[in-house]
Amino acid sequence: MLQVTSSRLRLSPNSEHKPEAYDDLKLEFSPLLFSSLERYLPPAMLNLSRDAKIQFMRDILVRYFPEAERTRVSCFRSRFTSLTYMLQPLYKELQTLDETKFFVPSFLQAVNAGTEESFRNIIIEPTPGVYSFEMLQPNFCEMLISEVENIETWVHDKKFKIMRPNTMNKYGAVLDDFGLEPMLNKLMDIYLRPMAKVFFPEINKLALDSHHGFIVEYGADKDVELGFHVDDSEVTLNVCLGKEFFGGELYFRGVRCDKHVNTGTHQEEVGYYSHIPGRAVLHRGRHRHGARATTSGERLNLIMWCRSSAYRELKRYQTDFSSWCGECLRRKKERQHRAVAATKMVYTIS
Ligand SMILES: O=C(O)CCC(=O)C(=O)O
Ligand SMILES: [Fe+2]
Repeated sequence: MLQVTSSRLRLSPNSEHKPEAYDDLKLEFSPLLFSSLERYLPPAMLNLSRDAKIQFMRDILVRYFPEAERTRVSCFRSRFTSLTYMLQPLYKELQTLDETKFFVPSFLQAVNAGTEESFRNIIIEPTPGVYSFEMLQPNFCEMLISEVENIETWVHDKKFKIMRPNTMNKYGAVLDDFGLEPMLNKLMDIYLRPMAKVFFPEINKLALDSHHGFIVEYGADKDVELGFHVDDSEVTLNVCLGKEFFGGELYFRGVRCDKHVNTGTHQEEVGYYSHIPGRAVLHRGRHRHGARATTSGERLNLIMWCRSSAYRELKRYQTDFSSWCGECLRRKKERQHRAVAATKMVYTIS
């Protein structure tokens, strides 16, 4: 038996290596994933039997994918051959961002002006820290919905298992896996980043540099509601695409840092937002929220979890997040009150 000295994957793929076909496999991961991953195998493993390689790769996938379900490790995924190669898109034009076709004029004007005032002119703030504005044209929403239905049909026909949006949404698709990653990158870079800088000052100078873009689907035979959670994002964009539905309101319960995520909610932190097709909400990922039941009809939303690696790195060295965490702020104020009270006492006695 061949001894494998290193069981670590290569950092970059061996582009000369021709992977085996894994189409006949009925495993929980797409055959495509195995073919792509094979290029990352340690050199000594390439000559092993197909079964040995499958075993090795499956162990890796099982180890990483529960984690990926949560964090959608995008660097890992982007190394894999995109599923796009196999799926014929309905609308190729969705892959290239055409701002006049995608966005409503008011949103475009605000982005072009790029000032705090221009953004404030187009938003409403249904609850503090949640910003809502008209964003997508009806035609674009319809095209995106049809594209998602096209993906669903293809996945169903081919009996593929695709990555679902996250651990809580079991329906919908990760758009980044279907050729829309560059378009969504541009959407984040050019259109969301300036707005995020204005409304979320703590990430002001630190760029949003990656995203997880997906569609969530609700209806009688899909997900119905979404439990209380925080997103794995610094900033979340959530735009309703349609179709027709009742219910599905978002509820918000205050922004919290990791340490305080399970603390109680104060009355002033309770807020609601009702989705309207074409309208977006932008909120911090750490803003605790959930979606009430979509009681009839079908609701599809485009979600982008936008992340900043620099911000995440810096957060590791901080303990006070009172500029955005409601609980850090409450505790800080309490400390200040106590300090003032103590000073007064000392002053009186002396
Ligand atoms: O259903 C919605 O609108 C909310 C979805 C959401 O919060 C999420 O996917 O993180
Ligand atoms: Fe969410």
